[in-house]
Amino acid sequence: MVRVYPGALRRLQDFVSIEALKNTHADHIVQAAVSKLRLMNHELYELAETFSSGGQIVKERRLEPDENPVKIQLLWPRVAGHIMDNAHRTHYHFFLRKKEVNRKAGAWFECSSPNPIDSFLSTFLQQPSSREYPDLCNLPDLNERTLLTNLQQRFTSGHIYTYVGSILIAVNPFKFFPIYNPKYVKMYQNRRLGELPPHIFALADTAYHSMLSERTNQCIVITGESGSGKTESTNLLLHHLSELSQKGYYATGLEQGILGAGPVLEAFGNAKTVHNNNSSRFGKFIQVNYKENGSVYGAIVEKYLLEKSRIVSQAINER
Ligand SMILES: Nc1ncnc2c1ncn2[C@@H]1O[C@H](COP(=O)(O)OP(=O)(O)OP(=O)(O)O)[C@@H](O)[C@H]1O
Repeated sequence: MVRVYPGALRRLQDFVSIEALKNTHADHIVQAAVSKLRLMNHELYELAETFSSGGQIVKERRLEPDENPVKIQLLWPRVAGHIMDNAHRTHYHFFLRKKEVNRKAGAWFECSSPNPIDSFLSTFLQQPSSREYPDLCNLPDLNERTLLTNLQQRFTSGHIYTYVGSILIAVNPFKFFPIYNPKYVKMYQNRRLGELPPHIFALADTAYHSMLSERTNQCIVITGESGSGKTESTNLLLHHLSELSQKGYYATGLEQGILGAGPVLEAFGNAKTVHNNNSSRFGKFIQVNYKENGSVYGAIVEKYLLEKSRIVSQAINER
């Protein structure tokens, strides 16, 4: 079996497996892969042998049409992958690439280091559903151990979000991931839940479009222990909702007003605790009101259960 990775040609497909013999030519494998990936005209494509380290392709070589990928594959050194961490793991792969006239086949060339945001996007989009389960409902054996192992494996690969049907689990990374920029806002617009890898924007998008199509109120409940990321998640949801509503004809600065209210409330109602440097010491219910055309016309924030007792006494190391 020869695994052919489509990379940027088919973002949501990890690889296709092609049955081949030792003397099968590269162009035959290209033909089979192109047909499995439902791409047009196999003559536009060729195979590239790539060498990657720590998840980045560092060099690659275009194969001549009459080379034998199976023989090449047998020469690749075997790596004891399980004892190395991701950052040091090296791999050889076959990628399907568009032919480039000025690219000489047969020679290795160094790949220029990609923009970190774009390279993160490609790792983000490659979440193979057969290994890591982006939706826990698809786990073949669902119990507490498999569920936690899957969440941990996804987290180690940098995937902090996981679905359980229409519920989203977010594991707080306590570090910034470049997955909230306008590229992601755009990518998640008008997509079915589950069509793309799990993301908080997908929830906001589903709620917004369900509101418009079903003409009923939508509700998102965010829950978790202190420091788990509820406030950040709320802000991300509001951010996406405000981006969506700005497509309305009568968009105003209201969206900015709603987003801007957060820090003011936090200034009064947040405090440092041992669990979280910026812990919300109150609960809140945010209601965003829309016009029929999908633009925002106002919002109401209701606060409840403010922890007033900390005004007169706080635990050690708290404020
Ligand atoms: N998606 C995220 N990406 C990166 N960092 C995050 C993310 N979510 C949360 N964090 C980090 O975790 C910290 C705690 O998150 P947050 O204040 O949202 O928790 P919380 O659940 O609202 O806590 P509390 O219940 O105490 O108010 C944030 O200050 C931020 O540093």
